Amino acid sequence: MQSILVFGASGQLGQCLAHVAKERNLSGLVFPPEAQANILNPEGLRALFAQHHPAYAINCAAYTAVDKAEDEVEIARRVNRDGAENLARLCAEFDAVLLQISTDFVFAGTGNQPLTETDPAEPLGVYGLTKLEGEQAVAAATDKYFTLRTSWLYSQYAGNFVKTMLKLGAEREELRIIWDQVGTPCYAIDLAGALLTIIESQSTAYGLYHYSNEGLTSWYDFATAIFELAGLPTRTVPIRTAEYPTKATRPAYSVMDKTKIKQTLGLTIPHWRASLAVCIKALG
Ligand SMILES: NC(=O)C1=CN([C@@H]2O[C@H](COP(=O)(O)OP(=O)(O)OC[C@H]3O[C@@H](n4cnc5c(N)ncnc54)[C@H](OP(=O)(O)O)[C@@H]3O)[C@@H](O)[C@H]2O)C=CC1
Ligand SMILES: Cc1cn([C@H]2C[C@H](O)[C@@H](COP(=O)(O)OP(=O)(O)O[C@H]3O[C@@H](C)C(=O)[C@@H](O)[C@H]3O)O2)c(=O)[nH]c1=O
Repeated sequence: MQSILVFGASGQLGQCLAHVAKERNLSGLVFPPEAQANILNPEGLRALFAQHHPAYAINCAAYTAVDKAEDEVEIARRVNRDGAENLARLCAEFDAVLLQISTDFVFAGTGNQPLTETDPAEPLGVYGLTKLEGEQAVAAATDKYFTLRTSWLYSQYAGNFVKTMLKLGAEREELRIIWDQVGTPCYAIDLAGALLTIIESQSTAYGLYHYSNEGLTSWYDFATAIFELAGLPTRTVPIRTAEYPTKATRPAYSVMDKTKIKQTLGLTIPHWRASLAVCIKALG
């Protein structure tokens, strides 16, 4: 198998890729340490590409602190836009395919119908804006890319909403959780599996795709399901967004339509609740 360079290997999705690659007994994935794989260092990246001549590069590296990004616009933009562009340029130069990851937060979320890849992206905050700029920079720099927008990513690895809920739930009797933000969780293990399936298929149907688990929910219902599945007695209280002020505004409705990825790439996608049960079990 030709090599696959993974960037952002220490993050949530990077670790999930290592997990799924091991499960599937896939060789060829290279997880360079961040010191050698800083996506803001084009010369270091060039050395990596020259050494490995990868067939694919997967960009899991990102600036993901949604609220902090409002105060750190420059660093968020450098990582989410310039870093993605650096990788896309090298992929074009070395004839590698880039798998780029983006987010539902590119949408304003003012509608109430599942969002397709052709719906207008109008980010509400710096994180979403810089991720959208990253999508655009990738599309401008190379033809051979798959950009997968995902949402509400969680897993047994790194930090995420599920792990935050389990921690807070063990400490408190009751949690107040927003119920007027609706979206779809995505188990990062499922996303990692989808990325590797795309690579294994050697598909050339390049472009922009939506990928999350099936179904939809609110953060409140998601948290309630987490406690049910984990067997925790924590009570959840539904609150409105206005009652939980945050620095960044989040989309109220960011459910994404996955028809394109299912039809074009033949992926089957589990329902969010089934995948959540798998994750809770893995967390023990
Ligand atoms: N988490 C979520 O809920 C969602 C995430 N996404 C997208 O999915 C992708 C994966 O997210 P996730 O794994 O959860 O994110 P994480 O924050 O867990 O991981 C991001 C990784 O990128 C690394 N990184 C940051 N800057 C650089 C750099 N300059 N060079 C190399 N690596 C760098 C981080 O390292 P360090 O920690 O050392 O800074 C970290 O290991 C991202 O594109 C994200 O935007 C989309 C929707 C939802
Ligand atoms: C901890 C907590 C959060 N919330 C709300 C705040 C927010 O609207 C929602 C989720 O909170 P978090 O801060 O964990 O998640 P957030 O950082 O907003 O998650 C986003 O991350 C980026 C990277 C993405 O790309 C998005 O798809 C999405 O997953 O839950 C509560 O209502 N009560 C609580 O006790």
